[in-house]
Amino acid sequence: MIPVVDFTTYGLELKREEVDPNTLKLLADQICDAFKDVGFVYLKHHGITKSFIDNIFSISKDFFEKPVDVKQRYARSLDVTNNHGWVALEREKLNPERPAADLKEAYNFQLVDNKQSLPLDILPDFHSVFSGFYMQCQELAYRVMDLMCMGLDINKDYFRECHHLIGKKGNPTTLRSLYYPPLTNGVKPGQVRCGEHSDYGTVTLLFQDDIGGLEVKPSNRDYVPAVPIQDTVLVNLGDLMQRWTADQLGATKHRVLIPEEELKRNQGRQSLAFFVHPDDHVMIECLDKSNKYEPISSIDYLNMRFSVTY
Ligand SMILES: O=C(O)CCC(=O)C(=O)O
Ligand SMILES: [Fe+2]
Repeated sequence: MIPVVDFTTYGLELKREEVDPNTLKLLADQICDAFKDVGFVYLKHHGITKSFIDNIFSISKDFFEKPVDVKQRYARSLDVTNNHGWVALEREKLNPERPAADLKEAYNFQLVDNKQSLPLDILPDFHSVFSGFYMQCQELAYRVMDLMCMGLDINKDYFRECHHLIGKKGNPTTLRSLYYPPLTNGVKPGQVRCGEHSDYGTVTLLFQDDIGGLEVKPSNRDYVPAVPIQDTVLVNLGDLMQRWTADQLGATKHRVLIPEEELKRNQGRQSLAFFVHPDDHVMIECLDKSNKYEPISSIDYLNMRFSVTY
């Protein structure tokens, strides 16, 4: 259902300047076709180092297993425009129509301005592990966007230019480590691990462990599982990209349900999402000049979405 695409020809092991753009058209079309059809694609041979992925899952788990009063010291502030730090269990409801909040915790990491929320006194490697992984995700995201430009037939550097501040002040791109604790304390009626939603930004890179539970809803079809496939990254589009492409590409709804099997309910689940956003002041106007949606700045759009979630 969700296609698996081999990213070898543009994987991170290859230096960009060594890649002949003429070899990338097939890959660009495969990725854009997946975004038009299901809005999600698995990439294999993406080149993000396995030890980086293992390390960030491991240090995240160390953090999430600390007592609540310890994690509270690194909490995301109540100011909705500040997206750093720990988000407590049942703090978010990604589908506002559900009767209970999501059974998940998260740690949001941006490369800048995050000094106050870093747990360096308890986990000294936290910053180096998160920032190393962030930078690899950033490079992979740029490459996915290069291919999207090719597939959409727009200037090849257009998306890079609109995102050139990733990792710096002026761009809200966030790495989010997610933790779904074992469900030993019971589940409220209608409660899920992560409510139905589509992501807000341009693209998201998603790494999941082997527990499963993620489901995606292609248009006109019911939810289908997005099963964990070892050593792949799932890439999906966000609402802002749908708006930018005047619905030519789609942002697909997804959710994480409570596992039915007792064994899996008693296990925690982890995932990592790299949410890519354009630079704050980029004006999002329909690329096809249709004006189907009113122009809006990237940051105004994001703040509007955050104010509904929190
Ligand atoms: O944990 C997952 O697999 C999905 C999380 C997600 O969709 C999100 O945080 O936006
Ligand atoms: Fe999501």
